[in-house]
Amino acid sequence: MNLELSKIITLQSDQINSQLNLDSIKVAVVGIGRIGLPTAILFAKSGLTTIGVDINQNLVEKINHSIFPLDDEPGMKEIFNDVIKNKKLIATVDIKHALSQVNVVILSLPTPMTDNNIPDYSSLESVGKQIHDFLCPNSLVIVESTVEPGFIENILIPIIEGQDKKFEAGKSFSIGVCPETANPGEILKDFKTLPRLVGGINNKSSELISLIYSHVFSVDLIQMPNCKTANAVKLTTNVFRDVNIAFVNELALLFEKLGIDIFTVLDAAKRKYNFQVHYPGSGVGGPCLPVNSYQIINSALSNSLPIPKLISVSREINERMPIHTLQLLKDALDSIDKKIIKSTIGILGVSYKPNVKDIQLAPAEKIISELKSLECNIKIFDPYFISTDVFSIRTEQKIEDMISNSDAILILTAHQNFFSINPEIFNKLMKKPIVIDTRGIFDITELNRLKIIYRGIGRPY
Ligand SMILES: NC(=O)c1ccc[n+]([C@@H]2O[C@H](COP(=O)([O-])OP(=O)(O)OC[C@H]3O[C@@H](n4cnc5c(N)ncnc54)[C@H](O)[C@@H]3O)[C@@H](O)[C@H]2O)c1
Ligand SMILES: CC(=O)N[C@@H]1[C@@H](OP(=O)(O)OP(=O)(O)OC[C@H]2O[C@@H](n3ccc(=O)[nH]c3=O)[C@H](O)[C@@H]2O)O[C@H](CO)[C@@H](O)[C@@H]1O
Repeated sequence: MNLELSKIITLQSDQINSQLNLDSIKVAVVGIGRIGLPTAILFAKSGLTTIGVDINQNLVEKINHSIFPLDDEPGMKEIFNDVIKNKKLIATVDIKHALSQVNVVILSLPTPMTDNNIPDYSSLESVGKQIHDFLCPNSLVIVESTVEPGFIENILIPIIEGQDKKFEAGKSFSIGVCPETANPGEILKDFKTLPRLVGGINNKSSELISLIYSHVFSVDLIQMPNCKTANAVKLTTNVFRDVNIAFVNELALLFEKLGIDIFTVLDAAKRKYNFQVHYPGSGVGGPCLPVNSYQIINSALSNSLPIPKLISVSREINERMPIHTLQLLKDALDSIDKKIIKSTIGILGVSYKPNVKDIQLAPAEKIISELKSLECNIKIFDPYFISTDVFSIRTEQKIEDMISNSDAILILTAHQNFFSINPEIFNKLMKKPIVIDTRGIFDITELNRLKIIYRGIGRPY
């Protein structure tokens, strides 16, 4: 690393820009998964030498052998191949070596939660210790991971500074945040369009982050006064979504009993200019929304403040939807005097959301676990998980194999190609077809005409 760059946090804007244009700023992206790898690819594409760091040796080897692991991210593979070929991106498990080579460190580490819904920042904390040990002085750390307000200021900075005060934030290293907002399955599109939040421990770090991200991404940068405010915005947008989904889930439970089709209601409601439509379903999964709500709740708890009621109740409603799905299944089986215990249940879709290959916190997990406890024979078909082990069940190769001789079908994910399924297949391959539709895939009148026993979340029956 050249001498000038060894003081990157002291450089003026014009000096940073000239270094960026000379492609002489080197970057490490620590955590090269769903978010980190695309980020590393785009940094490398901009011309900056980028080192992807991960603890997953298998992932690192795949990347260094030009094997792109995110096959459900349109447009990303071509760019990946280019930056690997021109050696602008390499991957390693050796964080010590990587940190010795760079002046900018981006953290896109996982922030899951425990089984007790407590946010788990252990990856960030352990890498924080490695940054303390191996960071070059006067470098910049940028946290893209989604964390609760105050985590950077109160937890991560003290870890990096160390009890030995090896570093001092704002003096011998700088830190800020640029929370990731891209949506899995369309990350490249979002990288090109979504504005990004920037927050730093001081104006200089915000300015530095903005210069670097402007060089890599051609999107608006929204300057925040500090890290915690930037992280608060990120959580606000996602928790807004979690709460609004709970709202329509609650309406769905009521409308089922009132003989009202919530999808008809929502199609009309969204015609109103300020109604932002959300849809009911078998639950709210993924690494973002459920965790983000608990991050907000945890930030109140860790400051001995009252627990946010609406957010807590919304979580309860959303977490009850898998159970409601099973209640609809039991009701449909009862209507033909079939007991659920030891029945054969076909699951159509396990991804936590449409058109992605990802089962993190998927509603399917809870539903399948309950079905296992009822000694059901479970068959799964998901176009993103063909003949693979999901929740310790070997998924089917063809949809027909999942449907054949099942007592009931549970549709849990609204993958795009499910909307073109001809429902006559259920009559063809099942004795007394039952379809539990949690995502409004099918037209009720058509299934009734085909004499298929139908239950839909939020739909009359
Ligand atoms: N996936 C999304 O939809 C999404 C969207 C926006 C923001 N985010 C946020 O981005 C962050 C990363 O999420 P993700 O979906 O990319 O997670 P991921 O699990 O796909 O990737 C995380 C990567 O970090 C690696 N890792 C874990 N511990 C490590 C360590 N100590 N050192 C080095 N590497 C380590 C893992 O091996 C994995 O490859 C999270 O905070 C998440 O909330 C995710
Ligand atoms: C950067 C970031 O954090 N991006 C987020 C990411 O979120 P995500 O990947 O977690 O996906 P979501 O779409 O939020 O779905 C989560 C779960 O909620 C269920 N759901 C959804 C909508 C609905 O009306 N009814 C539902 O039941 C769905 O099935 C799934 O289980 O992308 C979204 C854009 O897709 C963004 O808006 C959102 O900020």
